[in-house]
Amino acid sequence: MLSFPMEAVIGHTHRRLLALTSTSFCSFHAIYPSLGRLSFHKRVGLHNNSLLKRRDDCDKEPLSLSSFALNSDVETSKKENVFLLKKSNSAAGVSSDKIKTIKNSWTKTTGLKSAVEIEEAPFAPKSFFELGLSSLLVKQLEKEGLTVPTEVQCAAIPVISKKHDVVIQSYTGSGKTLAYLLPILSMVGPLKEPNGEEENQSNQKSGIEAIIVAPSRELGMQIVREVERLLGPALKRFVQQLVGGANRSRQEEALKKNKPLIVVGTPGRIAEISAAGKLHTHGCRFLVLDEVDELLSFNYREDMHRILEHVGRKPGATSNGALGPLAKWSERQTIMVSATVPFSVVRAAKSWGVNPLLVRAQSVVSLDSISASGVGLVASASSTKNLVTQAAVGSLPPGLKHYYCVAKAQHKIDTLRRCIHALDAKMVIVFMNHSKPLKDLVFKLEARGMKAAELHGNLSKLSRTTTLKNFKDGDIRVLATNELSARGLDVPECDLAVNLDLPTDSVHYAHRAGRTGRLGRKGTVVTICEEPEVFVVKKLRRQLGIGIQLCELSEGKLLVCKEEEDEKSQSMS
Ligand SMILES: Nc1ncnc2c1ncn2[C@@H]1O[C@H](COP(=O)(O)OP(=O)(O)OP(=O)(O)O)[C@@H](O)[C@H]1O
Repeated sequence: MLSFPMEAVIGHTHRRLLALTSTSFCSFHAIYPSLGRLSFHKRVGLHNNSLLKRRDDCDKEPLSLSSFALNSDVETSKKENVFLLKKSNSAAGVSSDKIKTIKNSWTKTTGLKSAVEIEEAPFAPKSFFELGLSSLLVKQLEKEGLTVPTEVQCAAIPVISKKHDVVIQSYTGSGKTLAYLLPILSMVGPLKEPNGEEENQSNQKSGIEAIIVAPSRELGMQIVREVERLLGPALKRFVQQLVGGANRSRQEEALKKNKPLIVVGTPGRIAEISAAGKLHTHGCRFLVLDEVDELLSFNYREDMHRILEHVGRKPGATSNGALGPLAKWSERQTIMVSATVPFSVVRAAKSWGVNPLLVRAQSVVSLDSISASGVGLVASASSTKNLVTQAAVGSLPPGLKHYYCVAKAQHKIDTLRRCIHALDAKMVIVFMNHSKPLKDLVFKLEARGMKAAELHGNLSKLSRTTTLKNFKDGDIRVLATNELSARGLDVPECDLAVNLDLPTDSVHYAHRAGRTGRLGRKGTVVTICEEPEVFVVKKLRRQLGIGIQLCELSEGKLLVCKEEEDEKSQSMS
């Protein structure tokens, strides 16, 4: 929870009111309609062509859109899209000297929709093959239209392949799932590199080799689908889901019958089946904890304890064994993943793994070199508030646009509706803090002709699955949800995330916001708050180090309001 001194609240609110009544002025932010679905094939093809030209001379630098030789087109389009929107400003009663000019990032005239939409493409100047993945897997990736790894994949794959324990931290939607799945699939199961004698031996071994733990059913199932996609229909039996809410005895039967090599599940169900003696994980080589900071929370404590004690631990081994405390984990490689890595994860990783490394898109460092008083990822151990704050820095895609607008509680839903129209958003995820009001939200949106559905933990597994499918298929425009959908959910076409209730802290803001703008796509995040909550938004802005701009909705447009300079610099400092 964020806590602030009371004088600060009053002071800020007061100033904010004054600012609104006297000095705020708006300029039109021309935000073009979303470009709809984006095909990987189209995009990857584009990168490939450029890649061929540039591979030799760009080994050291990460590629950006401009380095893919698209710079001139983008620049032209930007120049052509400078808007001086006197019309809308005069409508808002704004003097012309204060009108802001805003460049739009794509143009209708270039015809390079998908190219320009990916403003901050996180792709690396390497091919999957160069990362040492098995040829069978690389072929399968190509079949799926995946040929260029993202930066974090480029950093993580070789490190995991060399059997290091790792913490992978990179911003939302940057491809962390494949960053750990690919090296595992390259070493485990039918896509691994054929390797003579060793191959024959391991083929005879049929135990589970990798356990992947995720905090929600949805995320668990999403990871299962990703593995199935890579294995292909004929081999997908090698992965098995063990998520809560599904029929347990069917899961146990499938474990017995299919003898999967990779199991993906939620902590409760994995621990339950393991405790019943139906899941044999002692011989497991990989333990992946996806959204590790969430898995560390109190709710999962007992289940996680069981998983950590049993996966990859030989029966009889103890932490006091002859080989010392590290011996008990030496059989298992522990991979921890999240966009947000608070100090608690660093501490846990050190105790669960052997000399773990922190892998980020641009760097790989030993976690041992990060002390509690280190900088960047980890803040002073004496400041708990800072630890949460620091955890979210660098967790958001750089191209994401953030706005907030102020509305009375009773006008929030209408503001939301107008916001969706103004941005012409096609796929919207709206976050509230509780599940109860979601029904009312859906009802009101539907009454105004906007297709919406609720998604939260109190629904049956079937309704959750159906709703998510409908949303992904584009049959629902607005997904009204709570924290359940904030983590890991990948709906690439989602172009707008809205906070209808304020998130509890910067980490929650980051994960909610990260549902849009995935893998370099355009995305907008709008926080709709009440006047007395504005100081919290400003605090989030400061903690995350991002610009969350004040906006208003007028005449079907989203207008960016210029805040008083001293107010803005104060909240950014
Ligand atoms: N190399 C690649 N080429 C093309 N698409 C990719 C590549 N890597 C990942 N993707 C796609 O990018 C999207 C985002 O990936 P992913 O869900 O792994 O992100 P993430 O970093 O785990 O995000 P979050 O922190 O929100 O969980 C997915 O749709 C995934 O299939």
